[in-house]
Amino acid sequence: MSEVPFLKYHGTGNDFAVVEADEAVSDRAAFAIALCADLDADGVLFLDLDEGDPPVVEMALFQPDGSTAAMCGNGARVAARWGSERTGADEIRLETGAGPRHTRIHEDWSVTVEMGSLSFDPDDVPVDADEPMIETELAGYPITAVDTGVPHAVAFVEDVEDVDVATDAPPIRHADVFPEGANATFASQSERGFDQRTFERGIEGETQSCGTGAVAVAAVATRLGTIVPGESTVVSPPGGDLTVTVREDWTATLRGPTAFEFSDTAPRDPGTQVGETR
Ligand SMILES: N[C@@H](CCC[C@H](N)C(=O)O)C(=O)O
Repeated sequence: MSEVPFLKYHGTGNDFAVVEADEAVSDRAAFAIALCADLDADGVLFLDLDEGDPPVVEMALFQPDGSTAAMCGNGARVAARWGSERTGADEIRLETGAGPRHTRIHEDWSVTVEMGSLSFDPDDVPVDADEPMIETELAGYPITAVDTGVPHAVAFVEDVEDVDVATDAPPIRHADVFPEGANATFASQSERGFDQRTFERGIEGETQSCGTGAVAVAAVATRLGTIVPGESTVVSPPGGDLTVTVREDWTATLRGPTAFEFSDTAPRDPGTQVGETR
């Protein structure tokens, strides 16, 4: 049976397998479902490198349920690092489903991603409403909906450690008001910024880290006047610390670490059993 080489990375505990886009994987969704289950990973990044100046990496994220996501903050850092490892460049342009994203790779392999324009507009998130959803009561939480490349429903609470995410997040993630669903992100103020926990669409569970979620936390904190535009804030999901800056024009940057773990191979056609005669 034919095998596909992959590299395993994580960004603050958000786990990704990286596969070269020109690998002949006929059913990427089925491949991602099988490999994520095998590795207990949060997604497979299919990456395509164009060695221009700056180099361009086209990123496609397939999630453990086979769905795709337009953007992924932690995946973007991993993709930028992968491009840098191949080219030596310290700036990589990413092509994502949410648009182009400029990235800068630092000497310690942390990566800064320009996250594009954040929006509370109901058409952008999207939210089935006429007005932006700002601290609207939903499933017992004051929800603010924001698009950070993917939709996030953000609730500020007294202490995120007290939230029963597995129970409380699904009614928010699947609420009718979100026609495309939403990632459910909970946050509370900490000494250095914010603590964050996110239940992710496509994974259908809580992850160690969510980069677009960290940006969503800072965006909502800015909108609610808790922090000032232009000032960097530390957002801490369980997997580590991320630094987010939301500017006055509602563009934002996300900086955080990346880590390479190992390389391996996976069955090209996971539907094919070992020893099966074709
Ligand atoms: N973990 C990601 C977000 C991935 C996309 C999300 N699950 C969705 O379907 O919207 C991140 O780091 O941003």
